[in-house]
Amino acid sequence: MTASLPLPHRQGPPLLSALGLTKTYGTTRALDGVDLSIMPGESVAIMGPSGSGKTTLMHCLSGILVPDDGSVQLAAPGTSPVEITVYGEEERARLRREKLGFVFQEGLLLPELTAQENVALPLMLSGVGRAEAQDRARQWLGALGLDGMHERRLGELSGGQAQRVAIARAQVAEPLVVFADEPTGALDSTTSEQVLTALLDSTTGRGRTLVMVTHDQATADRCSRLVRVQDGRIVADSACGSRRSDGYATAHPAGGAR
Ligand SMILES: Nc1ncnc2c1ncn2[C@@H]1O[C@H](COP(=O)(O)OP(=O)(O)OP(=O)(O)O)[C@@H](O)[C@H]1O
Repeated sequence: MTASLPLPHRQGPPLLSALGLTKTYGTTRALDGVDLSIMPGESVAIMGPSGSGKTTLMHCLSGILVPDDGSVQLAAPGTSPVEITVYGEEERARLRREKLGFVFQEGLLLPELTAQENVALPLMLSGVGRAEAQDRARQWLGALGLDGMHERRLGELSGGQAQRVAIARAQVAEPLVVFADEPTGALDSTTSEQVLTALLDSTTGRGRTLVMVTHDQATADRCSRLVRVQDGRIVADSACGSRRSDGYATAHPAGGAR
């Protein structure tokens, strides 16, 4: 059960701020004037009925989509905010590659690559040398409990293992925010619990920020905050049970946040 707690007093500037987000598809108003601020270290679950605008909201927050109206600002701690909604396609792609991580229901891993190559790929696309990228990928796979599996291809991994590879890939470039869309939706309940723990430990467990779309109340209950969306609007925004994971030591290969 979700406790409907008020959000705690939040100090400092938000990491992500959305103001007046509006997105229309034909006659469908997918987002209808959404304001949302996300603080560093929060884990935010976005819930709502099918078609309520959850994915559209997450895609606007992460620069996958540009809203018709409104703005999204991203401010790394200690830096001035950048307005990602005015960025062109190429700048948004670079921002997503370098500053944001993504975990989707289907991990979107490339089946012809090994687990290690899949995790190393985003680093190599950002210009990190092959040897270093592979090394960092191997460390992340180890941190997510996949030691000894780095040479396996997707078909040689279970659903839960593949999803942990996807989590490693989303984290390897040390993103400011990890966005997850139903990251455990295709898994059985035990595996789902384990993958969610790995996701929380490796993000908020080390002070990073997680924004997750989910249909599952138990998943949302493990986040620090629950945002409910309906008809393209935020209809509730409250603190959850706030079980912040403490997997810091096990979830980061270097044992510390950047
Ligand atoms: N590319 C698109 N073209 C047309 N309509 C779209 C498009 N994407 C989303 N929509 C519509 O916008 C509304 C919000 O969609 P969105 O995918 O954000 O909802 P959701 O809450 O994530 O739904 P679900 O839980 O079913 O995934 C829906 O009515 C949907 O049909």
